[in-house]
Amino acid sequence: TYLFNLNAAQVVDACPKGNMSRFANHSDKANCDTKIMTVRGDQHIGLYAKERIGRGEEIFFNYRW
Ligand SMILES: C[S@@+](CC[C@H](N)C(=O)[O-])C[C@H]1O[C@@H](n2cnc3c(N)ncnc32)[C@H](O)[C@@H]1O
Repeated sequence: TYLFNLNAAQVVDACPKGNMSRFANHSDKANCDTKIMTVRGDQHIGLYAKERIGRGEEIFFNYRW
């Protein structure tokens, strides 16, 4: 699935559409972390690098599968 729990009532479904972040794969040793933030009343998922990521390196975050 391409689902991400935003809060108790909403999920993000990156299947039909989304930005480039929907191509980020899962890893237990992820180089990025997610953070849920509120912008003008709407919740968004931010993807932040945990370490330096070189050009051409794959971006991973932990899906908590
Ligand atoms: C948000 S998408 C990631 C981008 C996807 N790999 C693609 O090419 O469009 C999530 C899906 O990618 C696959 N995936 C993500 N991380 C994976 C991993 N570490 N190993 C195998 N499949 C993975 C799974 O099918 C998952 O449901």
